[in-house]
Amino acid sequence: MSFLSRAFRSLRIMSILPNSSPAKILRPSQEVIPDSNDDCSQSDDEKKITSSDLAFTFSSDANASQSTAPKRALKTAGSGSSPSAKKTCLSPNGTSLDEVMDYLAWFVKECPQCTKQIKQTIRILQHHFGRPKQVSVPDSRGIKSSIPGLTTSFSSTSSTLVPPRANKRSVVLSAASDGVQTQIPDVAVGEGARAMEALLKEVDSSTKVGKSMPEIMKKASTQASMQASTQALTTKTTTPGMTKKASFVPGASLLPNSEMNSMNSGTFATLPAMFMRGIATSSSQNAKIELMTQKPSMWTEANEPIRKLDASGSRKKENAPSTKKVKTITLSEEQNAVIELARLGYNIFYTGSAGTGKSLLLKSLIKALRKQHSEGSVAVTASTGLAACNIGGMTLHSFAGIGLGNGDSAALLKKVKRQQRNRKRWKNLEVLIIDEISMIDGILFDKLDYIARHMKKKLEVPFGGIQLIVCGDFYQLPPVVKDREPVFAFESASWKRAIQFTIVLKKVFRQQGDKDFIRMLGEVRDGHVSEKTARKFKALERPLAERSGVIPAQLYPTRAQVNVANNAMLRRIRGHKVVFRSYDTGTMDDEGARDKLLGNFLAPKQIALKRGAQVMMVKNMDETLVNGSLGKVVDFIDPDTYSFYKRLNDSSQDVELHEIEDSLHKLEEKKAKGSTKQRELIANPDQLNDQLDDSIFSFMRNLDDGQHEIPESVRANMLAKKALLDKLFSSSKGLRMPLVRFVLSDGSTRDVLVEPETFSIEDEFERPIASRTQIPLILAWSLSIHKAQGQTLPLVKVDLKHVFEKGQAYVALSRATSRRGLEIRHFDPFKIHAHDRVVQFYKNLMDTDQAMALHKKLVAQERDAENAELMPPDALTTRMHDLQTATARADDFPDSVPDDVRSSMNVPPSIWRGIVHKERRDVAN
Ligand SMILES: Nc1ncnc2c1ncn2[C@@H]1O[C@H](COP(=O)(O)OP(=O)(O)OP(=O)(O)O)[C@@H](O)[C@H]1O
Repeated sequence: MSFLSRAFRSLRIMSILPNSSPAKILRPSQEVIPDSNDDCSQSDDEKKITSSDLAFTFSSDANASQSTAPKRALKTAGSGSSPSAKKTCLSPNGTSLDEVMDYLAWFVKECPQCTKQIKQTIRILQHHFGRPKQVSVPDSRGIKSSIPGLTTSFSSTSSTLVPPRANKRSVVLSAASDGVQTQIPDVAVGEGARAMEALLKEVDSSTKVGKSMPEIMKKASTQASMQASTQALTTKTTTPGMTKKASFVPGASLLPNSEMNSMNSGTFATLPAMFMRGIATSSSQNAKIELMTQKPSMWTEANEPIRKLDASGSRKKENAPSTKKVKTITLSEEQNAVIELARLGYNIFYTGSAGTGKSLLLKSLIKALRKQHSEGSVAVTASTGLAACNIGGMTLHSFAGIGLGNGDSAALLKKVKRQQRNRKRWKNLEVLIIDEISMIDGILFDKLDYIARHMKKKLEVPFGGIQLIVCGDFYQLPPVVKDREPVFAFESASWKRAIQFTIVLKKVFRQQGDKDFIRMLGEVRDGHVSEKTARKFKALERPLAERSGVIPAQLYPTRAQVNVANNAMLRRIRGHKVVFRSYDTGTMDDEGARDKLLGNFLAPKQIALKRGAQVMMVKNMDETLVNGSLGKVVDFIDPDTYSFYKRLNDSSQDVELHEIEDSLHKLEEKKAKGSTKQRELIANPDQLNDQLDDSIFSFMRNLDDGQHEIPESVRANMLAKKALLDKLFSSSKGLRMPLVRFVLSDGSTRDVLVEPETFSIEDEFERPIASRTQIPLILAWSLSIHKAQGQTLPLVKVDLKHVFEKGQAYVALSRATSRRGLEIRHFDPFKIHAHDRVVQFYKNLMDTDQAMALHKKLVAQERDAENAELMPPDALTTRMHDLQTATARADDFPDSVPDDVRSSMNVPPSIWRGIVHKERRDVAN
């Protein structure tokens, strides 16, 4: 018997029995086309499946109770045949192949973005378990597609594949080799599909190379960090003689090096159950995995995880739309390389096409550098207020204390020196971060260099030795200048002296599912659109269908056009207008200046909404609800009503009448103590709707639709609940927030009560100089291209007719995540241009691999330089000359300069310091 067959004999996949009666679960209808080879007549006790290189036994758990494993009826779409007429293959404990297939179908429907991985998983299973079977699966749009499935029933003595059938799910992994068992009682499906793909490949190949199970599991866990959850988890880790319980924070990731038996609070894995199976079935020698999984309850209409009340009975957390759980993303290798170089102290400019994760990387970089440097020494700035708000920083102008930046360098220096605050700022400054550099004028960049050198009293060193981290994309919006051609920052003299590494991020994340679209956008970026690409863009000149009543956000070149369009749309909707005013504060004394700063926030000072208004989320909330998510206001309700709303719309959650009554009493008691912040936000509570809109409750929709037969007692119960909810709703007047139905990237919807969030601009000491608390929404029938810069928009309409600026068309088009969600008007390839100087500049840039290689060379050179004293005088002079020349432009190098130095263009700060020190000493001598 091969080691693989022994390994698989030791695999056990057990069923976990439902601990509650099966809830009403929303399932896709599906068609299962029986394969003529589907061999149900084979023995259910044990079945050997062989392929050319594999021979193993896969068996079911004979101990599992048959009675508690209900056989679900499968709906055979189109055929009209009754479920019972359907041919099923049963394992001894009642698990049928069809149920497994049903599970897959459900998975495909509920997690369309995982389809590829599911198919791959199936292929792996198929490879191990037998012949193909075609299964027709309707996807989320109801379109049927065929996927190759499993052929055999899962039978024999020691394993059972368990389809999802209860409202609980649980995964237990145990690696027998070290006796560790980890139970993850709740598994969420999220993104992370790419990671899974890689993982599955690895798992597949590791069956051949015989990697140990703990190794695979560790890898799986690490990769699973790509996943983000919407739900808090509790995990039980059992080692022999010890049981450890750990609360897992959603969105946190399993530490790459964590041992399975030392999982800590904060570690987290969200592996879709099917992937777990892939892993389990492919595990190897000496490993025993028990995998138990059942269908989660979260895929209900509301698509919201249900949270229990905390000990104090507070529902704050429960009501919050998973707010603080920002999506956890694992940085790519190239993104990490930039952080590494930045931590080494280099002056860096990193760039990349739209959607390569520059902004996301910058946020991590800021954290890393703040950890490394003393308080107040890392300044986070951006060219525009909007960009500054996105990274929690301030504009470069206000940080530098240069006002509008007019006047010559000497005059600006005087202006800066006049204020003590500015003097202190510059004195403390060690790292200056500048985002959206494309909009900084090159002339201003030189002025800042002059100021920095003088403020730091290091006249010879670029920017006075302050480390520069600069990012942006010069193909996007250029500097705004009057009466002259813009000078890009990279064209300034100080840029050439200061920037040591220019790194290009290559991997595009925003449109990562559509390589051809990325290529097309690349042509727009370069300003050369081929005929073929133009045709493909033209094909997008078609009306985009509404998704769940949400129309694509229209991008306009000017703000005025946007306001007119949005207000006109709002006026068209009938109903009460609810105005939300922001709560503004901050350490900045001058209110006028503070207001001006706050004016840069996407969240407005005042926003008027109505039921039916189209809105956009302007903050990242969690894995599915992100800055850029579009939705529609369905009602204005208070958090207490919302908690019941969620539960009532989740068919698996039963709400007792007395629970609503209890809440009502509690609310009456604390009504008077309502949050000031929230009350202040609502300008005209009197105008709020008095009654809840019945249509927002799915159970109310069924009540009188004539299609559902509802027993009188159930009807009475529903009406009683509705009456109580109305009462609860009206007694909580004044605390109502917009309930928004967001359309997610996979086309499904998610209802969320949007509560106020705080946005702030911090100084270099991370103190909020200005902050705004406001609901994180803006009207979103229309947006300006300017506001859209930096956004990721799943549903967008771009009119290129009035585009006037180079790069503007690129910014607008590259906001879309897919062609499916992009509508174009007036596409004209001849109107798409890029600046020639930008094109030229980008021809000479390095990717991260080249940058790391260069770093190593420079370190070696630095070592040489340190040993310079030992060099003969001639060699020293040549070396010095090389290094100094290396700071000039590459094409200015004399032939004597070695190629590697020439290609580097610049040298690290330590070498700079060495040169300056040497020069001074030479002069002194
Ligand atoms: N390492 C990563 N893994 C997965 N997704 C990522 C990663 N990095 C970025 N993303 C996602 O890609 C999208 C684009 O990222 P981001 O906005 O940071 O790109 P950008 O380069 O700043 O784009 P732009 O130049 O258009 O402003 C976002 O949805 C972000 O969450």
